[in-house]
Amino acid sequence: MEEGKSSNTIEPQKEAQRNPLHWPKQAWTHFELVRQKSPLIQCITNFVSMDFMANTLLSAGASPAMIHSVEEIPEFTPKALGVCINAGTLTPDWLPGMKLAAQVANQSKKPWVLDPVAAGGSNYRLKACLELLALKPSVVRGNGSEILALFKGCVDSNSKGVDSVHGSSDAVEAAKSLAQQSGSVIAISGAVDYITDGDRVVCVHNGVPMLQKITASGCSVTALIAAFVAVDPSHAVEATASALAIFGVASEIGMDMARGPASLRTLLIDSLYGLDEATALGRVRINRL
Ligand SMILES: Nc1ncnc2c1ncn2[C@@H]1O[C@H](COP(=O)(O)OP(=O)(O)O)[C@@H](O)[C@H]1O
Ligand SMILES: Cc1ncsc1CCOP(=O)(O)O
Ligand SMILES: [Mg+2]
Repeated sequence: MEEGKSSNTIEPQKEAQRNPLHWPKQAWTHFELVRQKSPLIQCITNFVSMDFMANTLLSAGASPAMIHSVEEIPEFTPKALGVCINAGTLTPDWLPGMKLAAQVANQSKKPWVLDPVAAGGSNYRLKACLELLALKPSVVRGNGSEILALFKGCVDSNSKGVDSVHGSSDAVEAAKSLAQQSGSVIAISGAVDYITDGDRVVCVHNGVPMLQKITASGCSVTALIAAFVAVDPSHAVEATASALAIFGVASEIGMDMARGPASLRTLLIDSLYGLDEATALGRVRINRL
């Protein structure tokens, strides 16, 4: 956080009690920082999400680069301000690059964020996600089923792949334990998003149900989290909540004009690009559990 803006993240509990605009202002400050700094975000992500993810980052003011070859990572990853690693279309030839990028990000003291897509869907995928988790991402963002699979360390016989069969609230206790065990901030997305470092739990109430009908909306918000954490790495809980709230607000504004998932996808990108301070302050809904 830049000098002069730190009051928005110092002693957040006391500040939030004093000032109901604490969380909305903090979310706006994070968003402004992304727009000002335009952080380079390296994304190693699935084929489904590449376009929407890159456009989400661009419309927020960040600079995406979908670069995944293992040969480039030692040279390229240190240039990025944040890294997003997504297991969506995982194959054995991609996993070494993901691990190397995580290690290089750690060595470069840059935050990296893990999206354990469909972690409970197969044993291969679960093992890979747990190996990535062991490399200490700053943040893990998954839906309820993904966070529960990581916590339990076993595949889910009821798994529906990338879609959750659990509500986000079902995974809160698992997320707290997982955060304590792993040292990563854990974010569970859903009707309410929960973000925890194992001690505090922060809730984000923005978003619209139709986001579940747009493929890669979860992947894209994970990349946005990487951008927000990249500009305020020492406040990963707050930056993660800010990213989820701003993405949710953009979806709410888009939903007012959308005719279905396809138009919402476009309108969400436009709304993120055009979001102004007064609208954000009026719409962001974040609180402590
Ligand atoms: N029922 C809902 N109401 C409002 N927002 C939602 C709802 N379900 C998901 N979202 C939002 O959609 C985005 C993607 O979350 P989610 O669908 O849980 O991820 P994934 O696509 O990885 O399963 C998040 O920003 C989340 O807040
Ligand atoms: C459909 C699909 N299949 C493999 S990755 C992917 C995209 C998943 O995106 P999200 O988790 O954001 O819905
Ligand atoms: Mg997902």
